Amino acid sequence: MEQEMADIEAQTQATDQETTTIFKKANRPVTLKVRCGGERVFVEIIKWFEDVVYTVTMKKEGCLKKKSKSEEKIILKGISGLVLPGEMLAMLGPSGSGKTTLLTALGGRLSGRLGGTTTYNAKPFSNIMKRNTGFVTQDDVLYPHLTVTETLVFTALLRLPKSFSKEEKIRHSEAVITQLGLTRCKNSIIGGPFLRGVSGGERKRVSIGQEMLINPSLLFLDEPTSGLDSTTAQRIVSTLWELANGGRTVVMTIHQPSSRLFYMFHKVLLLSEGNPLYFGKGAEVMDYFSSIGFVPSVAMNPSDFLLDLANGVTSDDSRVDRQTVIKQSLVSAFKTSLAANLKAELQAIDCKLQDQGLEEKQFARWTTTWWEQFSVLLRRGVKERKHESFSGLKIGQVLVVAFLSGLLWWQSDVTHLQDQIGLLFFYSGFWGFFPLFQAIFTFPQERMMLEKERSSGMYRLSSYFMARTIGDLPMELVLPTVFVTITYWMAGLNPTAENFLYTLLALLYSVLVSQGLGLALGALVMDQKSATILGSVIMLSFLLAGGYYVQHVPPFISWIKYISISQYTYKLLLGSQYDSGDTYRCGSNATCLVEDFPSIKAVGLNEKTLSVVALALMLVGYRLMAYIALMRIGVTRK
Ligand SMILES: Nc1ncnc2c1ncn2[C@@H]1O[C@H](COP(=O)(O)OP(=O)(O)OP(=O)(O)O)[C@@H](O)[C@H]1O
Repeated sequence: MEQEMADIEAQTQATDQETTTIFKKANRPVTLKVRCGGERVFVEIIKWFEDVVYTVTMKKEGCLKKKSKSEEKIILKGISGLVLPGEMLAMLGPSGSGKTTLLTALGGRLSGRLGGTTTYNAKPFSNIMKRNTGFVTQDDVLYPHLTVTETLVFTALLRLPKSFSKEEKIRHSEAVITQLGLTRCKNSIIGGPFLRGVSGGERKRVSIGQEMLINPSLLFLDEPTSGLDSTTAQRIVSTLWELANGGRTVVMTIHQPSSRLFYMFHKVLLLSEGNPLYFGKGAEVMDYFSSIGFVPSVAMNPSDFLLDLANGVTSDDSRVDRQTVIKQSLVSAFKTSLAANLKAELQAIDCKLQDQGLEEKQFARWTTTWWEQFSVLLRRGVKERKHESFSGLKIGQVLVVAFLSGLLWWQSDVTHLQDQIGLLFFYSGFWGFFPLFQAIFTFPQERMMLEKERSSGMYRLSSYFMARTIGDLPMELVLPTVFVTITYWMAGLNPTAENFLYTLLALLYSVLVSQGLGLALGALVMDQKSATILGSVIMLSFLLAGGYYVQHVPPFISWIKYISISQYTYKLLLGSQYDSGDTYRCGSNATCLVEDFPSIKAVGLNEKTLSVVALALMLVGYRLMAYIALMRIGVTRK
């Protein structure tokens, strides 16, 4: 037993040592040479922000005229600060005071009317900075069906630079698992709203782990401890403290840290309704407020005291009507006592940083090649969605419809031409809607993930787009193949291999086009409900204009058929069964030309090449539209 304990201890020590070494080693050391008056120091990221103002325009319903008016709302009202490498800044304030907005602005992820200056090593936010910055959002955006290890390994494969071998990347993720105390649940799935997985705290740690993997010089965290017990919160903040201690800059928002946590922060920024009430050393905050006459009546957690103040509540005055006055006096006190010193400090550091900037040349535009990104994203996508692709329900739905149609059209003969072409048109309808609705959900479902990963410059849009659209393809082509194989022979369509293959290829071609339309609609609208409604309206119009239901369309609307996927597919499917000159029995002793049958005559049996070309244009065009629509996701300030 003693030996066993010793072994376990030795193993733990070895892993701990490995973990520590990995985190001491900077992946992409960012070295800034600062010279000022002959002084030469080496630092990582120095970050400051000056007079940050953020304004939004909000629509307001007018009371009488029921007209909507726009109103400007200032969310951040001139906030300045400075964070040096090795420091951990906590942003405190009541809910709605602007903490998340400021963090997002500092992390270079806020678009819109942002005033003031924010610099990193005296430079504005750049793509290089983006890749060297970790950002942990308040809501964890993770794939629910991947395990903790898979999540971190895939992130490591995508985010760690080429100088790391695959094995090193995997070792690195294992080290993060150990460092964050996730060993116990490393093989559990992340889970989601309807899928039991790891706990909320563990999920948060996985999100932090994803950012820790890149060993960032600058780490932003939005409420990393919310919803966690105090021991876990302490553990996380200690880890962040260690990261900061290793020369990194850590900035986080936090709701109500315990006093144990509070004193770990080097700097504190207290916000109230977008105004700064304090910026400075955490250890000096109580002295500052007592110097301006605000002292807690009983010994209390400093963060409770600060939040009370930010809400305009003091120990001797908690009257609601006094709250605004108290808040205003705190804002004025900040302006007179602290703002000037802070400005002077910012100017002094400006002088120090004027010399040189980041050694940008050592960074490539992307950390991994296009092909690596594509293959990792493809594997990750297949793993995450295998339950969906091989869903029994989906396969069952296709099989049931296939057998049902096979029975309804059982050995239908060419003498029943109406029936046969009915089946062909049904093919184009069912396989127009089915892939359209599968594809419509693709991008709206992935939006958050795409935003998160693209904002941190994890991969190219093209590699993601290819992996995402190719990953689902096999199953999306297998299902129509199975469907056609069943119905074709049951319904007794032209029984030659050539005709069968022609029908199958025409249908698969149309499936790819409908899928493209679904991808484009999803990416353009980015809302599942609206995209589904729009998709069904468009596909229904295509079906109606397909030439089967109505043959005498008024000229002013007959143009729809030129953009109708169904019309081109129907035409190709007719071509797969009938040739010009073919006849059928149209009376007791009469034969008629197939091409004269009303719902065939409307589309004709010729000009098949035109249909192939038109569908090819749509195949490429819709995908291009989807791609262009996605380019706006995850774009941040440069
Ligand atoms: N784009 C926007 N449009 C309208 N209002 C906005 C916008 N962005 C932020 N706000 C408002 O600005 C205020 C500050 O929001 P923010 O999320 O930064 O607060 P917070 O301090 O992080 O709050 P919490 O602790 O609850 O997360 C809120 O009142 C919010 O409704």
